[in-house]
Amino acid sequence: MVVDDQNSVRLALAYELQRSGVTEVIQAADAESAVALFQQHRPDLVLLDIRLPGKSGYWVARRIRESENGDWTPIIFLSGLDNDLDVWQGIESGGDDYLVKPVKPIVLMAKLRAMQRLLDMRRRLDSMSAELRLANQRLNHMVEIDALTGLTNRRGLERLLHSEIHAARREQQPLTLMLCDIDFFKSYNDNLGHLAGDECLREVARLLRDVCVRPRDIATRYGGEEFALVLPNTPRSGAMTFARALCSVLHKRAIAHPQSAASPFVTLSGGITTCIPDENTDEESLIMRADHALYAAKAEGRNRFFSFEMQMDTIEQLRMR
Ligand SMILES: Nc1nc2c(ncn2[C@@H]2O[C@H](COP(=O)(O)OP(=O)(O)OP(=O)(O)O)[C@@H](O)[C@H]2O)c(=O)[nH]1
Repeated sequence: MVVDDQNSVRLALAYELQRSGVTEVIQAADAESAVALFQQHRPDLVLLDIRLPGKSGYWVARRIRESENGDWTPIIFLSGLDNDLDVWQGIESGGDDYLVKPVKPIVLMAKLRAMQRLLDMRRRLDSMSAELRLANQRLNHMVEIDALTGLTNRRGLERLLHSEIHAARREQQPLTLMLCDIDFFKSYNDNLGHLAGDECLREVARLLRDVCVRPRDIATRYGGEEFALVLPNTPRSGAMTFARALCSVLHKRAIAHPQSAASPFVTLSGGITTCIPDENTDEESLIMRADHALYAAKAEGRNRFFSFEMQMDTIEQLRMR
C-alpha cells in the first residue's frame, strides 16, 4: 500500500513496485482512507508519507499497529524530511524503516527485499509456534494417559479432581470420589499370569469407562490395580446406588478369578467419599478419605463399596432396605 498525498509520487512508487513484481498496489492520499484501506485489504507492506493532509503518517502508523492484533506489517516511512528527530518519531510511532524522498528505485527495492525477508521469517516463526502449540497439547494429553488401559492416569486425575473440586464449591454441588481396587489381584496374576492380569485390568477399565455415562463422570487408573472415579453432582446415596450398579455390571461380566476368596469372579472393593467442597477441601484430602473408606471395604470382606461419610458399605445398606 502506498500512502502519499501527491498523485505523481504515488504513481511513480506504484510503477516501481509493479516493475519489481508486486502484483497489487493499493493507493491512499490521506490518513483516514489509508487506515480504512489497510483494515480492508491487509497489505503485505506499507510505504507511508509523513506529511499528509489532516492527520500525519505517524498517526496512520499508530492506528495500523493498534489494529494488527499480534500481526506485523512492515511500514517504511517516506518523507522529504531528513532530520534525526523525524527518524526517531517515525520508528516510535511504529515504523520499521525510513527513506528520504526522492527515493532511488534501487534503494527502495533493497528495502523491500529486506522487509520481505523479515516478513517470511515471521510467518515461518508463526507457523512453527502453531505447530509447537499443537505438539505441546498432544504431549500434555499423552502424559495424562495410562498406556495399558487408555484411561486417564493419576496425573490427569489430580488435575481433573482439582478443577471439579473448584466447580463443585462454586456451584455448591456434591462431588463424589471413588477409589476401586481389584480384590486378590496378586493371586490373579500369580495364578493366571501377568499377561492375563493385564487383560483383566483392561477389561475392568472398559467396564468403568462404560458405567461413566454422564459427560463429566470420569474413570481413571490411579495406579497398579487401583482405579478412581470422579463423579460430579453425585450425592452420597447416588454414589452408593452407582457403586451397587457397578458391582452388578462387573458380576454380569463374570471374569473368572479362580483364586479369589471373595467370589469365583473378579470383584472390586471401593472407598467412597462425597462432599460439597469448602475452602479446606483439596485433592489430597479427598483421596485420603476415599482411601480410608477403601481400607474399610477390604476389612469388611471385600466385594463392596464403603462410604466414608455414611460409615456404611453397599452390602449393609442393601440389608437395611
Ligand atoms: N498384570 C498386572 N498386574 C499389576 C499391574 N499393576 C499392579 N499389578 C499387580 O497387582 C497386585 C496387587 O496386589 P496387592 O496390592 O497385594 O493386592 P491384592 O492381591 O489385590 O489384594 P487386596 O487388594 O487386599 O484384595 C500385585 O501383584 C501387582 O503386581 C499391572 O499393570 N499389570
